[in-house]
Amino acid sequence: MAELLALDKVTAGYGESIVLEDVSFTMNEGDSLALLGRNGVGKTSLLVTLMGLTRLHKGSIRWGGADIARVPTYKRSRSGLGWVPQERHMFPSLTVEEHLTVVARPGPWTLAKVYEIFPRLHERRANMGNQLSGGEQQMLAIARALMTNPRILLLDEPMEGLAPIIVQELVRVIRRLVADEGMSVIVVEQHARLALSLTSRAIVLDRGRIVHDSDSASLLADGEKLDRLVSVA
Ligand SMILES: Nc1ncnc2c1ncn2[C@@H]1O[C@H](COP(=O)(O)OP(=O)(O)OP(=O)(O)O)[C@@H](O)[C@H]1O
Repeated sequence: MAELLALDKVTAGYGESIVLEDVSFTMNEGDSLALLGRNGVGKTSLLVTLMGLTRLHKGSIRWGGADIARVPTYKRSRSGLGWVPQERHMFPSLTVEEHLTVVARPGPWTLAKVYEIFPRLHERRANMGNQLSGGEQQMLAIARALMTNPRILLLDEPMEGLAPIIVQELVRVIRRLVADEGMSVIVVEQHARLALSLTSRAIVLDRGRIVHDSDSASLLADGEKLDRLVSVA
């Protein structure tokens, strides 16, 4: 499989303050990565850095074979980085369907295919963004990213604050994306075991540095180590 993303000794932060240090990893097409760690260790900042919204102090980010250090956010998005931020950013005055069609780009993900994996969005297609439950908003946020036909999905805590039944629905969708559609994903999750069950590889951050990098199954099997790495002691 071809290399998709490669971070080499990335040190980045907000202005002068550094929140990621010496972060290196590579992903190939179709890889799925769980990005884990306690609160405030830099998981969101890593996704934000991929989107070009932090200051890159040192290191390089190669995306699709090219260095993107100087590429602005909108171009990163256009080149296939499908970011689903924690704040879902729905537009109160747009319908579900309008949210999807305004961002559509050519590729395998069409309105019909997105509605097929999110039947609930099809039911709600004429509803406004502010008439949706939290779970429906999260589905729409993921569906909207899929409509851009991304080469990778960056999911920032997709299950946060959602009812168990909605979590189950999202797990089903993410599993399908990874296993059946071969979609490359990075999932940031507080629910570490859930994220590990969805992905093939896991990276754990602590205070902005990678402190663990392995396949997801072996970390899932070592409960003691997992708790040591991610639970709030
Ligand atoms: N916009 C910002 N400006 C300055 N500092 C920030 C900003 N966003 C985050 N930080 C700081 O960067 C560090 C890492 O935060 P980040 O949100 O990336 O961690 P996280 O692992 O995603 O945590 P959480 O699970 O709580 O979302 C924290 O110290 C945080 O206070």
